[in-house]
Amino acid sequence: MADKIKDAKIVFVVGGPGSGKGTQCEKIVAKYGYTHLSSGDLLRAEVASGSERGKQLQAIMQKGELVPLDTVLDMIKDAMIAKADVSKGYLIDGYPREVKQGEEFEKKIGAPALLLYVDAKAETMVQRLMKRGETSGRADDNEETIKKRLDLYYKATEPVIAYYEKRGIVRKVSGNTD
Ligand SMILES: Nc1ncnc2c1ncn2[C@H]1C[C@H](O)[C@@H](COP(=O)(O)OP(=O)(O)O)O1
Ligand SMILES: [Mg+2]
Repeated sequence: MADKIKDAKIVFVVGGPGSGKGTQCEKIVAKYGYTHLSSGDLLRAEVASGSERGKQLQAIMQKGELVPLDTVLDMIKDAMIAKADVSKGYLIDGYPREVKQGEEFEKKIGAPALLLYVDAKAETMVQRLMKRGETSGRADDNEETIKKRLDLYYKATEPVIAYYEKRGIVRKVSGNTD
């Protein structure tokens, strides 16, 4: 099964919460027809299914913490395999959140061709998430959780960018659409 995605073109999309990863991915999908897989969306779909696992995930996400690595990696892998026959390449949005996630992905699936770093100021990200929280219904779009997500981003995810920068595959894009 996993053979189907062995030689897939993979692009990691990394940026802070509210940086605009999803928006940048939509543009790339429109232009290049890649398959967009958002780790957060996959996790929220599991929550919405009402499963026992979904309940555990919801509790973690509500606190602004990272869900277990194996859970999110398995979900991404399954979603990739499901699209293997029609996919020209994959945009993996919201993964890796920490260097270890990148290492495990490469062991189990393959190496990324590129890491797209969606850059935005902390102030902009917080403003956007607070605004989104008015209508998103997301349990993690509130002031307290946003602060935790941002702290975790700087602590755990920024090192991911440095890690792939050493390999020369990082491309920085602005998360500001205007
Ligand atoms: N790769 C990953 N590893 C662990 N937890 C993850 C994850 N991707 C998402 N999550 C969990 C923790 C996040 O705070 C939450 C929401 O993720 P998200 O939708 O990608 O948020 P955002 O796009 O606002 O950064 O889901
Ligand atoms: Mg997102």
